[in-house]
Amino acid sequence: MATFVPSSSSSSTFRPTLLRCSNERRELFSRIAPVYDNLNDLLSLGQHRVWKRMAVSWTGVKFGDRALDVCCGSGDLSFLLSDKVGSHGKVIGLDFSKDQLSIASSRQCSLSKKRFTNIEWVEGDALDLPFSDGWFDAITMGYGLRNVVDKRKAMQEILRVLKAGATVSILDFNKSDDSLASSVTEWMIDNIVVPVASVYDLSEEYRYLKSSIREFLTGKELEKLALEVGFSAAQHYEIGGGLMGCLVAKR
Ligand SMILES: C/C(=C\Cc1cc(O)c2ccccc2c1O)CCC[C@H](C)CCC[C@H](C)CCCC(C)C
Ligand SMILES: C[S@@+](CC[C@H](N)C(=O)[O-])C[C@H]1O[C@@H](n2cnc3c(N)ncnc32)[C@H](O)[C@@H]1O
Repeated sequence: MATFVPSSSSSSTFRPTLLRCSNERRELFSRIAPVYDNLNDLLSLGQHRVWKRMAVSWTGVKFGDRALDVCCGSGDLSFLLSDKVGSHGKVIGLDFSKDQLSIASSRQCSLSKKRFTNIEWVEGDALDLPFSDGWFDAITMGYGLRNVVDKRKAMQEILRVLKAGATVSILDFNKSDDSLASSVTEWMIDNIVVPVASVYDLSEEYRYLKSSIREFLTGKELEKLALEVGFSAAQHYEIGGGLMGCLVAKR
């Protein structure tokens, strides 16, 4: 299925292009980086913060743990993990967009001098995680799995770097089996999300949300994928009135 985004960083020279490769996706996330946080707050009426808290709590992360936030973007989940692991723990926020990481890093400085010093930002690929096997006690991934070009490989990498018995929590839009629920999500994207994004000249970037959800996996398919790659247990929870979902999988 074709997914269209601008091929150049200048929206005035927009040319529809297939969004197949990682580079194009990285460029998209770099372009939206300056407005990403504000639009998430506005479009979800602040609810994304509740969903992110739920995702972190489902990992079972605790004081002193080593935690990884894959596809960390501007760092929301990393900051929540940081508070949980405390001064004896460590959080790595990994993303392949320099622009997203630079916003994460400036938020780290501005939010607090003392808190969040346990976070390190790493520029890297979710499909080739630069960490040893069994390194992390907990992993989060917020709105990341839907955006990687190879979802199975991303799950395999997460499994590899998790300790035995540890948990990953993967928050994303819920691709529903129910056609009414899917229509509601698509209606919101067409009639609220894209028009709001167009104010910032980012309509095509946010239109991509719709096709990426269509190409995503349902909750049951996500559970199946997790078990196939080797997780010992997997449960998908629908949250936010069924608009969002969280896959919780244990190594
Ligand atoms: C958290 C949100 C978006 C994250 C996001 C994820 C992506 O993969 C992107 C890709 C490309 C561009 C942008 C993004 C991106 O921003 C915001 C989601 C907002 C919802 C679409 C709308 C929510 C509407 C309701 C007000 C929520 C209330 C639910 C209620 C509890 C039933
Ligand atoms: C929608 S944002 C989510 C950001 C953040 N986790 C949140 O919940 O707000 C998706 C992020 O995934 C990153 N990403 C997508 N594919 C990636 C990959 N293969 N490796 C690393 N980061 C990736 C993008 O750069 C972007 O910052």
